[in-house]
Amino acid sequence: MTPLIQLTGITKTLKGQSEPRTILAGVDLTVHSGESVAILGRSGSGKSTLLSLIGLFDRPDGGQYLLGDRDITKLSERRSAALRSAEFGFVFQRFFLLKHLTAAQNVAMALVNGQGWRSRRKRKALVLAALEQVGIGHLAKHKPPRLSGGEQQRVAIARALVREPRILLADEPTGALDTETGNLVVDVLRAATERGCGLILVTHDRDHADKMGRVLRLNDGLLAPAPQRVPA
Ligand SMILES: Nc1ncnc2c1ncn2[C@@H]1O[C@H](COP(=O)(O)OP(=O)(O)OP(=O)(O)O)[C@@H](O)[C@H]1O
Repeated sequence: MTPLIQLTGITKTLKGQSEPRTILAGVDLTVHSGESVAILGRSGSGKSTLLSLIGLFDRPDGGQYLLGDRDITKLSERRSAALRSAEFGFVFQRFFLLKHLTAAQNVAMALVNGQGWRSRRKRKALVLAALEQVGIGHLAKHKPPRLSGGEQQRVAIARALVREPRILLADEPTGALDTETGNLVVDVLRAATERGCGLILVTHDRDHADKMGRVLRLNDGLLAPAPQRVPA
């Protein structure tokens, strides 16, 4: 089966104020439909840099990036933007919800760009289905200030899922949540893969990482299977 994404030998050197620093030194990563992958790594190891390359916010210096069987290593900005909104869903530590809109309206925002051809009724049904998928259909009319952190993050996940992305990229989605709520959010993300989308979760939390199908560690610019945990 063709993988959803396949990264081979991806390199990235960042040029800050001081010496250029190689953050990614030849990353290989293959993710199939329905697969969930956790990426661990110490702070500053390049996890967010890698996720931004995968999500087409940035381009690698070297290596190859395939989306399905299409080589997207060197896409133009315009094509990257189009592909990004068509194929990827993003979840961040911060929820980025609009406070004056309801949960449903926040999710519907993701359907505005390029989705105008869908009827209003169809859009409404998609929004409700996405909210129900993350277990908060009953909160559709609530505005963010009335929702808990975990509920707000689930709205953000629904917003990412409503366009039925091929790949969901989650960068520290539980960073602002307590342990119990974080567990729930990770379960919701993992459940999304049951419908076929791939999931890449960047996290510092080993318990959350262990809920994924595969756990990798970014170290010295390379991605490798994380060492097994030593039982306490
Ligand atoms: N635009 C940039 N220019 C120069 N250096 C950068 C830039 N963005 C990030 N860096 C540096 O690249 C390194 C990797 O950053 P990155 O945010 O990818 O790490 P991370 O593993 O996600 O860290 P954390 O777990 O703390 O979020 C860091 O040393 C960071 O300071």
